[in-house]
Amino acid sequence: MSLDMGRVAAAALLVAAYAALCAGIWLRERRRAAQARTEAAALAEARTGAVPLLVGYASQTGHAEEIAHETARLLHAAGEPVRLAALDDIDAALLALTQRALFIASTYGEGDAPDNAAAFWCRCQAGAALLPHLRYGLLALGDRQYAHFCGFGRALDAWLHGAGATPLFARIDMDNANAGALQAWRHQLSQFASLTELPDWQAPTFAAWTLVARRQLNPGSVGAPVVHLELEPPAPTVWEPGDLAEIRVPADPEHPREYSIASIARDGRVHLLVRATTRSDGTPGLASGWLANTQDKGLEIGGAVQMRLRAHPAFRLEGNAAAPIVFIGNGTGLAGLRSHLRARAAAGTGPNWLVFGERNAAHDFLYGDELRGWLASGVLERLDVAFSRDQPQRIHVQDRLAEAADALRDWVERRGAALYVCGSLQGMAQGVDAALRAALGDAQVTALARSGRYRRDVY
Ligand SMILES: Cc1cc2nc3c(=O)[nH]c(=O)nc-3n(C[C@H](O)[C@H](O)[C@H](O)COP(=O)(O)O)c2cc1C
Repeated sequence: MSLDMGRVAAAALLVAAYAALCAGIWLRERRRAAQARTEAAALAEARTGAVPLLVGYASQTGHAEEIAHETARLLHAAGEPVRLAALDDIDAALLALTQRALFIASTYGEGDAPDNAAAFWCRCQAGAALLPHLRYGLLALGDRQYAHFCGFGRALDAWLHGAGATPLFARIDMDNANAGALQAWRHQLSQFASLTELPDWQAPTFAAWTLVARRQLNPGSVGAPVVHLELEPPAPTVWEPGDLAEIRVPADPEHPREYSIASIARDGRVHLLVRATTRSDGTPGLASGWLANTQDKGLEIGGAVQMRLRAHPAFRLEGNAAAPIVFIGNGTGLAGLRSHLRARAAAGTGPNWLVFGERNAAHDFLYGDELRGWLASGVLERLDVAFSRDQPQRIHVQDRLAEAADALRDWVERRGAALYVCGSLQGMAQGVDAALRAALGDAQVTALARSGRYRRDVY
């Protein structure tokens, strides 16, 4: 065999080995996903003979949902009949039946309910409930940096109180991913279920990922630098489009930061889109300054990042895989949309319409070549851009949606499209929501959200 032939054979062997490795991971993850689905179905089903303990969650980015799953899993494993449900799936009839409930509720907007509890909360406000038979425990998730700390959890607590329900223990307020609060919750669970020994809580595990590439996507921008990062896992890892990465930064390890993943598992690397923010005193943001290396002792190429990936069911494809999708976002919100678009480009699914907003086309067209390429190749059937500062009057994505109201109705009503929104809540997502309601009507937008055809990853 010549040297070249030897090389070719060695390369072929390597490719085959890599393909086998990928297939192995894929099969393992598929089995794991199937098992998780079976477990979730079992937990969602009321067991015969006993009124199950209700574990209800209100969650936007999946944190409360993850704790609810773990809570239900532990109680289920300890022999408690459990029913697990998002608050929106809990109605008056179920509450009337339920004698014991545990609620895990995060807060969004300005003290508001997350999207998957909005309909439930509307129903709560509409009529007085009588729940003297109900005893409940409540874990409220929030962040003290917001004015209305744990606002929704507190409001839910007050509403349950008002309805005559009895707290089993004082509400636990959890600031960020505070370990003490989780410990207190675990303690209450063991008391509550009269268990001396609860099975182990599966705490999230962080691993050391390696930064292998970084480049600024908006040189010359009037805004803060936006960097594209590529991180390699210590061992092959899979995730779904829409999922999130949680990062512990050296200067503030107690408060992990969340980023939408901008790539797909097939890329082999997690891509992140990070804006290097500046604090009010002019110093670089603790996490973004480190990741973008705009500060002293920033993260170098080859450096380690403590990271874990988190499922974000609210922003996954779920039932929308075969549907046309309108993706809407601004700034670094493009990250969560790009993971979906890369997946749809790879799978050949569509049609896809992207509405993207930034400041100036000349400097801020993030992933511009890729997006224009997708438009040329048909991955994107339509691309609308709103560069707010390219003309005297400001234009944003919500304005583009208002202009395209007829097309939007056609995509949603005739073609059955789903809507995915990613980016800032203030300004963008609120404005987009208003534009959608103006174009499609309140009732239709609410129904789309309820049925999982309107999904948001907003921050
Ligand atoms: C856009 C946005 C708005 C938020 N608003 C509040 C708030 O008003 N009060 C609060 O305590 N926490 C607020 N938070 C923090 C979340 O409640 C907290 O991160 C929580 O852990 C998220 O849980 P989840 O992943 O289950 O949605 C907000 C977070 C985001 C991203």
